[in-house]
Amino acid sequence: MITSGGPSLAIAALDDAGLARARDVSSALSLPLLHEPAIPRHETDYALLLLVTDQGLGLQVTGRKAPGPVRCEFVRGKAGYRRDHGGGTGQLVAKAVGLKKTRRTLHVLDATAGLGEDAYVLAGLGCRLTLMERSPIVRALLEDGLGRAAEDPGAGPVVARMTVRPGDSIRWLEEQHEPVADVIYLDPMFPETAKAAKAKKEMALFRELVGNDDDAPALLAAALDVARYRVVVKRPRLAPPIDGPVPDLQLTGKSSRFDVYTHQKLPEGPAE
Ligand SMILES: C[S@@+](CC[C@H](N)C(=O)[O-])C[C@H]1O[C@@H](n2cnc3c(N)ncnc32)[C@H](O)[C@@H]1O
Repeated sequence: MITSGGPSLAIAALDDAGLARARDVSSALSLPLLHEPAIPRHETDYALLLLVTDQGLGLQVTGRKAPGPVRCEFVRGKAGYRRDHGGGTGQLVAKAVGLKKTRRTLHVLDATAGLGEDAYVLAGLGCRLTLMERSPIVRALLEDGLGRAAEDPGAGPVVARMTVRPGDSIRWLEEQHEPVADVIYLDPMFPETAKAAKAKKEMALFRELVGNDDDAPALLAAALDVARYRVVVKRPRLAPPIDGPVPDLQLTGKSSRFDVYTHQKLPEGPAE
């Protein structure tokens, strides 16, 4: 099975306990199910397996030397640590969205949600998030991570502020005629460089699955039409801005940069 020109992908359960869920995922995503539990990763012709394990869904590259599966994880590891010790509204992404300037609860539309890492940071700082992700596979991983996090006392209240809306955000934004969110946040795939190709395994997998997001200029144009206060675009530190208007502000960090397109000043006080 080839996913729209991308890598071949199948669903597999690692043990009998996961088979029922694997069947559901397989029919929801119309992907083949490998029935045998504990498929050896190197004994399949599929490039990727979506594994159902007792720790949730994981996207696994096949092959003898492949690293472990990529999961959407909001409870343990980096996401949980950053939620508790991440630097609050002093973080660059928070400044870019405007959290330092307002005491309002901002509604942010993350129109390129991926595995929801950036959205989770913003939800952890009190924003209400709508997440759009067009890849059904990535969205399945995201929804699985959100589901597991909802059960956790630390992550639960944060993910309660995050709602997934399926579909392509360009098409959806182009159909809107009123502001859809206070801030629209975009993080399309970075242009590929040799260094990036060796970078995070999540990104390498993502690129195989979702492509290069070459339609980012159309996404920016659509977002600019229906953001109430601003559009924020995450870019590699030295990359040019996305084709389109010149950003009003650029906030540059160690590896990435936030290009901010401002429509109007954020209100300072709380909502009346
Ligand atoms: C670089 S990843 C985003 C990572 C994310 N910011 C995070 O923190 O996990 C880009 C994602 O945006 C999605 N995407 C790109 N264009 C999109 C569109 N027009 N509508 C919905 N999703 C889109 C891709 O499928 C991909 O999963």
